[in-house]
Amino acid sequence: MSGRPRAAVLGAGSWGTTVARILADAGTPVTLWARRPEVARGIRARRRNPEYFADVPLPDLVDATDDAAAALSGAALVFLAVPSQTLRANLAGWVGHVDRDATLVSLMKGVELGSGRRMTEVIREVTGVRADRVAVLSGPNLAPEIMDGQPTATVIACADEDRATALQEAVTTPYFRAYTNDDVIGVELGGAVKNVIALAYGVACAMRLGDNLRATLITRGLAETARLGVALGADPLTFAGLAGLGDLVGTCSSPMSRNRTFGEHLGRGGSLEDAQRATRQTAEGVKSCLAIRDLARAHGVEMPITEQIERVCHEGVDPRAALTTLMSRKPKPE
Ligand SMILES: NC(=O)C1=CN([C@@H]2O[C@H](COP(=O)(O)OP(=O)(O)OC[C@H]3O[C@@H](n4cnc5c(N)ncnc54)[C@H](OP(=O)(O)O)[C@@H]3O)[C@@H](O)[C@H]2O)C=CC1
Ligand SMILES: O=C(CO)COP(=O)(O)O
Repeated sequence: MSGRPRAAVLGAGSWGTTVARILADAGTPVTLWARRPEVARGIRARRRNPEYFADVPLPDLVDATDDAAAALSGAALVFLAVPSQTLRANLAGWVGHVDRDATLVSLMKGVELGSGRRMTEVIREVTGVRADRVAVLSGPNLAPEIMDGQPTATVIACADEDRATALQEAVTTPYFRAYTNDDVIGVELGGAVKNVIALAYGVACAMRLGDNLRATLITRGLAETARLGVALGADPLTFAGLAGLGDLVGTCSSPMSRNRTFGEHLGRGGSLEDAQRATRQTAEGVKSCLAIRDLARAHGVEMPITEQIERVCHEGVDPRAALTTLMSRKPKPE
């Protein structure tokens, strides 16, 4: 039995299941909470998640339950991996079971609709815990690749260096390398905004626009991410790192990305509903683009790609018209 503190992962979808496996492979005992009892039962009985990566065995250090209180009780590290727009309601039901000194880690890449809050802000609001107990893990981390045994790296950001280091140790395996960082805002925004840019990239792929435009979307997408980040207090250098450029390039270039795939449906002329029917898993950029656009407007930050993706997703604007709008903006210095 491992002497490590136990972790809980709340959310047994693609990413929660993958992070549970990483933790276990790193020697950290982990309890994975699934909202459907049959998923928890399947993991316990067959050491596989029957709904996500059903062919990948999970190590013995992964336990599973559909009882969030049982998962949280005694867990020193709490990883949250539900869709961003559901975090507030879920956490409100869980908060009474979180241990007094537990570190709460967001694995999510979204911004809350209506409030414009980042996920660590939602965590702090709902639980009332100090900023130094809340962290975010984010980077170029496509779950299917990791479950396929491919190596990658990530970033763990926390205001408390000791907690960041403890988290780093809890997830480090030969195939998963974690860097620490103290820029929670930058790491979190890098992950949330890249999903919106990946939607745009997917649209461009489906429209058979060339590599020049794709590189332009990545570069100008990163520029608008950094502009928003700086306005909100992030370190601009964070966007040159794994949680910024790294995740943006990884997601945009991968046909496995749910956000890019969603954008491809839109680029082929599909409606929002068509794209939702075709892609069952969470594509955070679709809702977060609204929240990020509003956040940018509230801070007087220009995010032209995000503005146009919001119009394509939610206002029925033709992607070609959105591209024309982007290309015909007033000339300006880079
Ligand atoms: N997949 C990836 O490669 C990565 C994902 N992320 C981020 O992780 C977060 C989670 O995404 P991911 O796991 O991929 O998404 P999935 O769509 O694969 O899984 C979503 C999970 O959330 C559950 N769920 C859905 N709705 C609710 C709800 N209302 N309340 C509680 N649970 C709910 C689902 O349960 P059920 O199965 O019962 O519907 C499922 O377990 C997102 O923010 C994403 O951006 C970050 C890095 C990598
Ligand atoms: O965040 C991810 C990779 O880092 C996963 O991206 P998608 O949600 O677009 O699949």
